[in-house]
Amino acid sequence: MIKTPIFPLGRRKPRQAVFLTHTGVGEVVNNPGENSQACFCKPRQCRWRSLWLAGSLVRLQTQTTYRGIVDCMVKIYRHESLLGFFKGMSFPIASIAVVNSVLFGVYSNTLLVLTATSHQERRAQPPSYTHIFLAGCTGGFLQAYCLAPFDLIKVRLQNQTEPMAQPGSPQPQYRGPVHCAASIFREEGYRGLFRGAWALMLRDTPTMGIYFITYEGLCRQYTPEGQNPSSATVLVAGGFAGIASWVAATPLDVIKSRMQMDGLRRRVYQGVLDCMVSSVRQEGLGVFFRGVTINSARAFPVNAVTFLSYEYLLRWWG
Ligand SMILES: CN(C)C(=N)NCCC[C@H](N)C(=O)O
Repeated sequence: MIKTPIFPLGRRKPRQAVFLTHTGVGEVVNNPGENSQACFCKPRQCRWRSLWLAGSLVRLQTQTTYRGIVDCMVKIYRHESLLGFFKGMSFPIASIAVVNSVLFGVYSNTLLVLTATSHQERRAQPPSYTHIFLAGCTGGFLQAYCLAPFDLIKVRLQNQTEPMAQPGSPQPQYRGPVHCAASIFREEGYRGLFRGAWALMLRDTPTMGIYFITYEGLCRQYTPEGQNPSSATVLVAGGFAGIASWVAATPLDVIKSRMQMDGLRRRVYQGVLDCMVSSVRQEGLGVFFRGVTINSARAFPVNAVTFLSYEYLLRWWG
């Protein structure tokens, strides 16, 4: 099952052809069994074939195998069972508290510095949208730095298509989050843990500005002047803020995930721009919207609850 060859910009004939594989990118190898990440045998003969057909949002964005979300989900369920949907989740769950504390802490404190008003005073003296945007961008930039290693590990684990805990099934390259982090550190050093971090910062810096502006704008629209927004308003405004930010973030989310799959020995992209141009050349402009529906559907409930918790915590402790 050979996929479209990717020829990085400016290099039409690479010394060794690089292909999009079931795990994102890979090189031609002599013995596919040695490395299940780079297997190029004929589809009907290959015993790993079924494994290529599994995926998740990350896979939808980094692989060309799937026809869409439904196709992707059906294949994950068939080949990896329900467990396939939870791959790479333990690290993101463990990191949510840290990453959100950095985001909301930096946002609130930057707003405090820019406007010299505390959270309580902000309803009476609402900050300007420029200040909200700048504070959001600052929060997004710093949270991206904390998020980078956790996100990299999530992307690498979610791109492994081997069914979990099945005797006799091929061994995945990474046995879990800690093994994944240790392997990246051993093979690529400290900087390896920050692969794709630039794309992540480019994704999160402006979109967090959009996130907080949308939230504040909607709250102001539906709240009488000087009053705190109701819980229903916070839930709806938070949900739509999540959707707006993810719609804006999806193009760079795709690029970020592809850069994160780019390993040290399997370097495909020269940088963020190269990745963008190569992806558009191979797959058209639609590549930037891969996973936008899933991202948005997930964003509403997640961010509704996030903002409700943020508002309540500030009211109790602020
Ligand atoms: C990259 N973008 C758009 C965002 N991170 N947007 C803000 C939502 C953050 C929230 N933790 C979430 O995962 O939805």
